[in-house]
Amino acid sequence: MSILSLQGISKRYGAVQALSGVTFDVPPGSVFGILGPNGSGKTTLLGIVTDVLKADSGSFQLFGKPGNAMQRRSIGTLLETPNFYHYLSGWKNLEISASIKRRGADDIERVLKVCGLYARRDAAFKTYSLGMKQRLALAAVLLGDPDVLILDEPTNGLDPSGIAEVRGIIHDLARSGKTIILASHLLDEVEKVCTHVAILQRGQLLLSGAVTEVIQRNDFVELSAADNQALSALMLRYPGCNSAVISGSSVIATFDSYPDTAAINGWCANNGIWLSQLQLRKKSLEKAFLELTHTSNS
Ligand SMILES: Nc1ncnc2c1ncn2[C@@H]1O[C@H](COP(=O)(O)OP(=O)(O)OP(=O)(O)O)[C@@H](O)[C@H]1O
Repeated sequence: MSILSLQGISKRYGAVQALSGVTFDVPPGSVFGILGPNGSGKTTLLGIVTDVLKADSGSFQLFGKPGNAMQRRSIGTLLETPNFYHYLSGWKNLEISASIKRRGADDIERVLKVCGLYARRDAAFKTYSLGMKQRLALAAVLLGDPDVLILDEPTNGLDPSGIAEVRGIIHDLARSGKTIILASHLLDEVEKVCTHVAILQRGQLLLSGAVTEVIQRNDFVELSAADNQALSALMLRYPGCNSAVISGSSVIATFDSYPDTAAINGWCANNGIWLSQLQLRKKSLEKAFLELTHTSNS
């Protein structure tokens, strides 16, 4: 059963079509990245799922059932930085958060430890660094130990060490079995932390699936032999090979599906070409994303 299942979600703000028929499923235990450039509809989508906004059409289910208030209470959401009291300590602020949320009053020590803030629990919020403030926001989300977390741009505005700290917490939460849905426009970030991804552009879903599949679909093979012309011609006859271009001293070959290097090696040898180089090259999610969005623009 999917944790979250979206079917044909559309939303328009006046002349702006923010979401157009978005459909995808979030598997349990995944870290699911909703990725897209600014204005692609990520926040709108999270707003709909958390009942802050209403979709014009389409539907979604949480835990296999139409979303209701009870289910939403079992989800930790961080859509925007909460208004913490500057003169109060981290601990006191969490006491207030727990009473507003009506959950997690006895969970404050744990969430402060998870977010690496326990040592500074009694210091005033205004003395916290930006990274600590964001981790306190995350701590508030974790009150009551929800199984599902929805986070909008959780590393926004942080410096590299702040980003790494938040990423570390997300990794630990994922390892403990939480399902995490997070929106980000940072491709590198999503690649490092997410198991699954949905890519949005101007409200359209371009693609969704496991990050490894999204990247693997774009893997390519770099190979060379004494006669690269002959190698390129041979590779074009290899089943599933859709391009084989000479680049410098190598041939770059791309494929319909994940390339099997052992099979490629065997194919070349059986056809009288002995390879001096054969390497599977991984494209980054960033490269895959840029190609995908470029193709859909053209
Ligand atoms: N309340 C609103 N009124 C009018 N237009 C809106 C409103 N909220 C969002 N939009 C527009 O809808 C589109 C999607 O916005 P949304 O904030 O969901 O995108 P996003 O991917 O989260 O962007 P960002 O990364 O900048 O936060 C944008 O064109 C935005 O300008």
